[in-house]
Amino acid sequence: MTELETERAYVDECRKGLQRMLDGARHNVIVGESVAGDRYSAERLGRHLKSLAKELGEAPEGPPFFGRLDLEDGHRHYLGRRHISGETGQPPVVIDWRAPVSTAFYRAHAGERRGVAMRRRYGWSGLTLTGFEDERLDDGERVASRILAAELERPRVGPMRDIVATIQPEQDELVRAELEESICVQGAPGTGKTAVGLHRAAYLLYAHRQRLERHGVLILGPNRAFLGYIGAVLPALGEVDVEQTTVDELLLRTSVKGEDSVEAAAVKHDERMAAVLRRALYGRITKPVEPVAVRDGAFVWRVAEDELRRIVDQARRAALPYRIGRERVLSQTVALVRRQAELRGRAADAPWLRRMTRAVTPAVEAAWPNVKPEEVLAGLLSDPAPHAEGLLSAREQAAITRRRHAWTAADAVLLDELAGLLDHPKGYGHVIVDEAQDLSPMQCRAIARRSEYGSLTVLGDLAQGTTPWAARDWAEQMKNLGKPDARVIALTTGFRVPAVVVELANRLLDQLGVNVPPTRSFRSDGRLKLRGSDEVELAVREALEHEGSIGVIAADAALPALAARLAAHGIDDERVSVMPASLVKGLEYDHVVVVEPAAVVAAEPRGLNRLYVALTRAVSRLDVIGALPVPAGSP
Ligand SMILES: Nc1ncnc2c1ncn2[C@@H]1O[C@H](COP(=O)(O)OP(=O)(O)OP(=O)(O)O)[C@@H](O)[C@H]1O
Repeated sequence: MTELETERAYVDECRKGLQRMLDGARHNVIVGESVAGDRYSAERLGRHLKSLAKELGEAPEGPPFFGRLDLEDGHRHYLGRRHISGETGQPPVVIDWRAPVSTAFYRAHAGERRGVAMRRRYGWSGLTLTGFEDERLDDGERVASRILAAELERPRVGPMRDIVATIQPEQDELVRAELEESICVQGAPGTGKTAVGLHRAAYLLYAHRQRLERHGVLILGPNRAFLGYIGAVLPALGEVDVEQTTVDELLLRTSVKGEDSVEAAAVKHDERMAAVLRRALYGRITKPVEPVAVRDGAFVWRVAEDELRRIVDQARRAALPYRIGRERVLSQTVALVRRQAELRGRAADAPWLRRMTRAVTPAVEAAWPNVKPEEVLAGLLSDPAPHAEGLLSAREQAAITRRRHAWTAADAVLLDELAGLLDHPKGYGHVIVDEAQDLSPMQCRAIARRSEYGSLTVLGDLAQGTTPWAARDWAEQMKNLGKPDARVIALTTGFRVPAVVVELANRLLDQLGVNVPPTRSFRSDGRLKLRGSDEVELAVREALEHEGSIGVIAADAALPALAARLAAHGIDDERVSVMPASLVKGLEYDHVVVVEPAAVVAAEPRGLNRLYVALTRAVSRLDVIGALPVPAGSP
């Protein structure tokens, strides 16, 4: 048998192993239903076994392994997307890529062998094993991996795929960072930040399954298109219980129908609003000016106004969430009534307590009213002055003043802040935030509230900041996110964008006003063409001669005319996406055509950053139509 045949025989071994696991899981469902002692445990066990059987049965069929490690001690491990058990009493046939032994596969090199003699990577065509390449670490041989190069250069079709077979050492360190540690990844375009974030989610769920199943893992992306693009990666890795959403959707309490002026939005997203909102909410609490008198049969129980005042003051000082503070005032007031009643020999049973609670509620309500975020915010926006004094300028106050309210996207963030002052929101065990440079301080606070007892993986690129409030410094942003001590790590090797395109993008970098290291491209292939304004159709036609996806990117306002122009020239192919510059963040296309960069730049205050994003979407080829706003020395 040739070596390849031996490996193919091992593939059959894996399929048998998978079938064994599936049969075993199904058998356990049947047995499990009859062995559990009581109904509750029977149900729980049954559900667990069924979901295991379902997971195994429904797992997308892919290559069972992607790599092999031959250790110096003679052990050999096959690594795959999921574990495959061996026969009873035998070691596993395939080890999960997240298991501790797999670390050596990703990180060992001749200088630090980690007990590895040889690393083998496999090439597949669908489910057929087509070849492998070996890298011997004990004789210091280094091979430039053809399999990695092929993976990076393959034409992009459909959504994002996992990178388990080719995770790079610097990426692996981030994927496997401790759960307790919050990290911030400053990643230049195409360095794999998003991939790292998704694989980190899968890794953490594997390493800390119980804890994270209880508290949950949340992934936040910039928009729906992006979530659609990354949505299939975690299920392919066997993880389906991860919430993936956008910051806007996470915070949405009411429907957003209104729109803010640029100035109003800037004020509402400013950190000072946190203090303004706190004042507006706690301004609802008033000093009790009357004693509480409660009639109880022949008795009247009294709580003097200074006693009620003391209770209210103490609850305020305890800095509890507003609703819990109110509960405390209520229960302490009832306790005073109860003490008087008991002194008179009255038994305080549950119905009596309920009656007394009802009786004192109006007095407590007058001092510490029950409120909804919406009514507090409506009150604040109709007349900010009493709460904004000394915090917002008169001009800023005027910018946010509005008598009638259709809630805006920025209002949703403020409502969430108020809701967070009223009650603690649901927290997560781990939150992964992508494109985090674009978050406003108030959005950061909303995420911090949800990860107070958990940790964060923050991914972003300061150079790709396009919102008016985009961060220019990670230390500041991590403070806003509630993790000021987080480690900031830079990834600079780009796996998407070819060197010629990276060079062009790096030239814009100097003008973006942020301090980030330039990207180095892993790829020397690819091409860049600068063309005249009349060559859009020609560029798209040429692009269609190659395999893969084509993104035609233009300023948002130019889109309808551009789409009409392409249609008029008979260009209608499902591989071509005509995209507004504002929606391409995080996406990639084999061939990118950026139409009139000057218009992209002119469209918004951070237009240059927007252009930087657009140019760096290209996997293989980039056409720029029209003049580029880069300094002298341009090609
Ligand atoms: N180790 C790797 N092996 C194979 N492909 C990789 C690897 N790392 C990254 N890639 C590929 O490079 C491309 C860029 O990755 P990703 O989108 O995660 O980068 P990013 O840093 O989030 O980019 P951007 O900020 O520009 O949106 C993707 O196609 C991804 O699959």
